[in-house]
Amino acid sequence: MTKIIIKTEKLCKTFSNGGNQQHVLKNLDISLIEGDFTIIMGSSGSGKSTLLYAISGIDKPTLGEINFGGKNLAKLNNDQLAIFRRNNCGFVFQQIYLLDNMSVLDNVLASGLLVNKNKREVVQKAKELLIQVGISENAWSKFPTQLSGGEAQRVGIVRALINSPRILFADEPTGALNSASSESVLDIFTKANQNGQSIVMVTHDMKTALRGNRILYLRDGVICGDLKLGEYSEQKNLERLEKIKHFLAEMGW
Ligand SMILES: Nc1ncnc2c1ncn2[C@@H]1O[C@H](COP(=O)(O)OP(=O)(O)OP(=O)(O)O)[C@@H](O)[C@H]1O
Repeated sequence: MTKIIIKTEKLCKTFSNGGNQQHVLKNLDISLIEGDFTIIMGSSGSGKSTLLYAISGIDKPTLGEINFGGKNLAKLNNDQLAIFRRNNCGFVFQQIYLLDNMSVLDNVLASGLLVNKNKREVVQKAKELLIQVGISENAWSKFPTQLSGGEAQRVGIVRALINSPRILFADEPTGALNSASSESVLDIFTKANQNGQSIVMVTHDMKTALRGNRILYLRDGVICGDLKLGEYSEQKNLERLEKIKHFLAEMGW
């Protein structure tokens, strides 16, 4: 049975830019399904990141409701939103904000210990996750500046997953990586999703979009396309790519 994890009603976001009102999100009614790997696409400036920030509680909507597990995020104050994000959400961005003065392991532990005070459990989980993403023990005491971009992003994903978030939000997570590193990072997202992790990812890239099972297309702050792809499978890549190309062509991408 499908379960809705996030539902927006008439979600609007307006920015005031130099006295001009810019209506970036316009009355969006979206239902996101638990366990889905939802991709958000659309041309530059269409409002993808703004939507991601609103539904993840990073930013507040101007109008409308965002229902997350029975809570209307639009009604929470900044402190309540911070607690909500810490307990429910994981974030991976294009820029990898690891703390430079902390080792790889400590970067992950710092996030984990905010939620779980049992250090032994957090250390064990951090090590398991690091191994799962291919960061071996000899790298755990390294500092972020000693990592490649791909390694740093994999540590960033571990940090995002350490508190077992109900949903993982990613904004162009492979945007700064070469294609080999991108694929290995995307494999981690795929595996997490196959293990039941709900993911919402913004991307410009068709190969990244292949990993999702649903693509929402945003144009001028309105959802104008919703493609269901079924579960990711490497064997069906060509077929999926054709579907996505056709969909994007219809959207005028
Ligand atoms: N904090 C802000 N203050 C004012 N305007 C903003 C702010 N954030 C975003 N905007 C404006 O909202 C519009 C949508 O921005 P957004 O970053 O959501 O688009 P996007 O679809 O993610 O674009 P891109 O693909 O280029 O990253 C842009 O015109 C942007 O300038």
